[in-house]
Parts: sequence; structure tokens; C-alpha cells
Amino acid sequence: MDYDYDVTVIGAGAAGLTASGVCASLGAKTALVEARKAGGDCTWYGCIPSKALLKSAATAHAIRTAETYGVKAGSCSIDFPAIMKRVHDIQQQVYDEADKPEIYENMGVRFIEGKASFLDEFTLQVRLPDGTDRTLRSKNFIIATGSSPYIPPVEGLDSVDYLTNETLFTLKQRPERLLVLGAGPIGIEMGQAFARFGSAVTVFDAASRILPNDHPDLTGILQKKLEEEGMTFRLGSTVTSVSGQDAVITVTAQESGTGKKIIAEGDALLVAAGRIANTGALQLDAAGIGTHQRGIAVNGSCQTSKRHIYACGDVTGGLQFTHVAEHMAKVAATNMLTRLPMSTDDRHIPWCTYCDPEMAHVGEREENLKQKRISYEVYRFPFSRIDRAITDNRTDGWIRIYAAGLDGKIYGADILGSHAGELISELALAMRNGITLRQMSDTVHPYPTYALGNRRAADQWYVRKQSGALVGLLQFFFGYQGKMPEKTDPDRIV
Ligand SMILES: Cc1cc2nc3c(=O)[nH]c(=O)nc-3n(C[C@H](O)[C@H](O)[C@H](O)COP(=O)(O)OP(=O)(O)OC[C@H]3O[C@@H](n4cnc5c(N)ncnc54)[C@H](O)[C@@H]3O)c2cc1C
Ligand SMILES: NC(=O)c1ccc[n+]([C@@H]2O[C@H](COP(=O)([O-])OP(=O)(O)OC[C@H]3O[C@@H](n4cnc5c(N)ncnc54)[C@H](O)[C@@H]3O)[C@@H](O)[C@H]2O)c1
Repeated sequence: MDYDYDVTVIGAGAAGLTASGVCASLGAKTALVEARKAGGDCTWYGCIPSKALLKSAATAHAIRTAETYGVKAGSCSIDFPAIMKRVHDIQQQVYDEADKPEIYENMGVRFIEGKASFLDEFTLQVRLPDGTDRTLRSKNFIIATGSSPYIPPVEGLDSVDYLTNETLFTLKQRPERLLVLGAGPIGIEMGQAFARFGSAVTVFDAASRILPNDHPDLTGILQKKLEEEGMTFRLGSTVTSVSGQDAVITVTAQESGTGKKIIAEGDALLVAAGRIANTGALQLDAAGIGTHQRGIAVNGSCQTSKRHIYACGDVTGGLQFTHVAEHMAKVAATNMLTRLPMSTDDRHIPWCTYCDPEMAHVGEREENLKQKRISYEVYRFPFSRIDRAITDNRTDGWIRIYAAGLDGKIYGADILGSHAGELISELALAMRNGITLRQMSDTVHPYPTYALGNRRAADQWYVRKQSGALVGLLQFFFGYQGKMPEKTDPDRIV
């Protein structure tokens, strides 16, 4: 059979760009088809603009709280167009340095602008920008078409000009009152950013707490911090209808349990209610590709129900993060082209919500350990005892590590606090490589860093392992006269 390409990658977001780069570097004749702009969600509607916005928000907050540090900074005013210009400049910089088609063309990838759909399992139809269709045949495919905002079936929602992550970063003016539907990572990050810009922010969620995938003890502390900054939360409240008049948007929600109606008004409404896989345009049936409820079904090698077609990133409906999309893309391309077995590692995937303080996680969640009846101990260390956090006035938060009491094998961790996203990587590395709490505790960490908090949480394993009998023996042999250590508090710190 004649093929135009060895591999055709569909979608030039984090997953597709990585996959096409790996394929070309392995010597495969590779095409990359993209319907919009290379870079995908991360560069244009996700990670990059949201983190750039958060940085401006953190700067405004730093100015407002400067007196805590003995610095008089004067008043703080928000130049919203300048903030947005910075966001757009950063997007362009990332696009120019890492995403733009020329970079991939130079690696040998053929970039094709257009919307792809399958005609059969080896043939793709691409609708080009001029409206004409082009077909191409490929020996293998990697589907990396990502996801789009999920719009819940809320009465009246379509009658108002609501925002999603695809329009938020084109706002020209800061809304005075921002309503947010969803207290997941998008609602929390963007809610805090706008609150710090001075908007009155109200966040609704049907769930009873914010960031439901993270540890409830820590999200409780985080919620309190966000409320102290002025955010309002309407939790356990399902948004049931939305209406708009004279540029005022009214959201009505129903409180679970009481059935009480909650009504709030705003100038803008951000819908951040989750994601939906981009499979609609692909005509997956024509290629016989199987799906599940959340996207394209893949095995641990990222292979779909068709052995020559792989899928990676958000479109597979798993954990929807850029680092996961890139990891899956490497697994897909390597398996497809080298037949070397490589599988996705879903046991040590870290994530972090970049609100302030940051909320991060890796590995097993504590509630899953309980459900699976795995015997574990919690080793905690508060930020209020990390010297660097004290010097920085950043003492809110905790490190919580779940590990086996016997040998300190790490099952998972949750961290709320400044730099949690950086701290969690050490735990991911430890878990991936079988490094125990004992080994972490024995590893010298520089003083005074936040990462020293990880070591001190790990020290807790030694503290608990300290045997009363051994101390008794030492006392007996060497004649020591001190008190026996108090062992009743599981969080005791030495
Ligand atoms: C506001 C926000 C903030 C986020 N922040 C973070 C963060 O801080 N850290 C993190 O790890 N993750 C974050 N994410 C998630 C992250 O952006 C996604 O997980 C990641 O971008 C997914 O990459 P992908 O390649 O799978 O999909 P995408 O980036 O969505 O790329 C898919 C591409 O496929 C193209 N496409 C779709 N259909 C077709 C078709 N039929 N033909 C041709 N092309 C097609 C699309 O145009 C798109 O360019 C955030 C997401 C959002 C929305
Ligand atoms: N820092 C990061 O890594 C980061 C940041 C932003 C987004 N993301 C990715 O993007 C994904 C999507 O984020 P998200 O915040 O949109 O989704 P999410 O699925 O995490 O949260 C959506 C929330 O909306 C609520 N909801 C849905 N319909 C509702 C209704 N009618 N009334 C009240 N509440 C309702 C749900 O209960 C849920 O808690 C994340 O899961 C993550 O994978 C990652």
C-alpha cells in the first residue's frame, strides 16, 4: 500500500507537538495537522495566559501587603489593558520559541493547516483554510486533538455572553463583579487572579468544597485564605439558571440539602465546569476507533482499538495536564515507531493548582489508600516550622506524606503552601525511583529552603521509628539521666 506519511499527528497542542518532534527525530516521515494555531490550549487558552495573569495578580498582592515587610509601596492601581498586553506578549514569546510551525518544519515535520477527519483507518480528510479538502494516507496516526470547555446544561446560559478559558484572555476590561461557575483549578486560579485585581468574585460549585481532587484538610485552609482575600464561595450549590439584562448577569443556584435558592449578580460569568474531549469532528467511526465516556479509549501504550492509531493528551479523557499530554505523547511515539515497550506512568503523576498558596498532589490520595485498605501512616510538617517560610511570612500550609510505617515507602503526598508545585517534584522523583522516607531524610537539603520541609516531613519517619527500648538500653549502658522522649503525639517534631 502507498502512504504519504509514516505518521500523521492530528492536533498541534502539547501532545501533538511533542509526538511529532519525537516521530521526526526517530526518522519517520511525519505530518502534523492543526485546525487552529500551533500551541493548543496550553499556549493560547490555558497554562501560559493563566500563569501570566496570576503573576500580575501576585504582584498587586505583594504591593498591597508590602508593609508586612516594612516596605511602604504606596497605593496599587491596576492597568488592566497593560496586564493583558503582557499576557499576550508572553503567549507570543512561547509560541515563537517552542510552538511555531517553522520549528517543526526544520525538524522534518510537514505542518498542514486544516481540520482533520477520518475517511477510513488509513485515510484522513483535511479541510484546508480556503475551504477545499485534501486527503492523505498514513501508515500510522497519533490523535492529539485535546479538549474544549464543557458547558453544563443550565437554563438560560446560552442567552448571556458568558466567558470560558477560550475568551477570558481577550477581555478588554476588568469586570467589577465576576461570577464563576466551578471551583476546580480554573475557577480557583482565575477567581483569585481577578479578586487580586479588585473584582468582587463569587464562585459556585455543586461540590461541597473547592478543588475536590485535593485533600479536604488542605483545601479547607486554602478556602479560608481565599475568603480572607475577599472571594465569596457558594459551595454545595448547583447553578440551575442564568439570565441577563442591561449587561448584568444573574446566576441562580440551588443549595443541596436545604434546596435554598441563591441568587448573585455580576458583570461577567466565567464557566469553568470541566472539559470535554475534542472527538466530534474526527469521524472516529469511519476508522473504527473505540471511545469511552470521557474520550478516546487507549491502553497503557496509548494505543487505541486500532493497533496503528494512537491517542494522547486531553482527548483521551484522563488526567488533563500539559505534563501528562507530553508524557503520553512520548509513550505513544516510542511504542508506535520502535516497538520498545513503554507505558504511561499514572502512579506518580504530580499536579499543582497555582493559586496562592499553591495546592499540589502526587500519587495515591489518602481516601483511596483507605478504600484500598492499604496500611499507611501520615507524616506531616507545617509550613509554620519551615524557617524559610517564616522569613518570607509564608507560613500557611502543610506537607502531608502517606507512607508505609515499616520501611517508609511513599504512596502519595499533598502539599499546600508556597512553592508547593516545586516541592511536589521531589516526592514524585522519590516515588518513581523507590526512594523511601528514610533515604529522603538522610539526604542533605540546603538550608534555608522550602524543600527542607520535605526532609523534615521525612524525618518524622525516624522520629516515629525511635524505639523506647533502644533509648532505654542507651540510658542503661551509658548512664544517661535524661527524660524518656514523649511519643504520644504522632506529629511531634524534633
Ligand atoms: C485555563 C487553563 C489552565 C491550565 N493550566 C494548566 C497548568 O498550569 N498546568 C498543566 O499541566 N495543565 C494546565 N491546563 C491543562 C492543559 O492546558 C491541557 O492539559 C493541555 O494543553 C492538553 O494538551 P493537548 O495537546 O492534549 O490538547 P490541546 O492543547 O487542546 O491541543 C489540541 C489541538 O488539536 C487541535 N485540533 C482539535 N481538533 C482538530 C481536528 N479535527 N483537526 C486538526 N486539529 C484539531 C486544536 O486546535 C488544538 O490546537 C490548563 C487548562 C486550562 C483550560
Ligand atoms: N494548574 C493546573 O494544572 C490546571 C489549571 C487549570 C485547569 N487545569 C486542567 O483543566 C481541567 C478543567 O478545569 P476546570 O476547573 O474547568 O474543571 P473541573 O472539572 O476540575 O471543575 C469543574 C467544577 O465545576 C463544577 N460544576 C459543574 N457544573 C456545575 C453546575 N451546574 N453548578 C455548580 N457547579 C458545577 C463541578 O462540580 C466541578 O467541581 C482540570 O481538571 C485540569 O485538568 C489544570
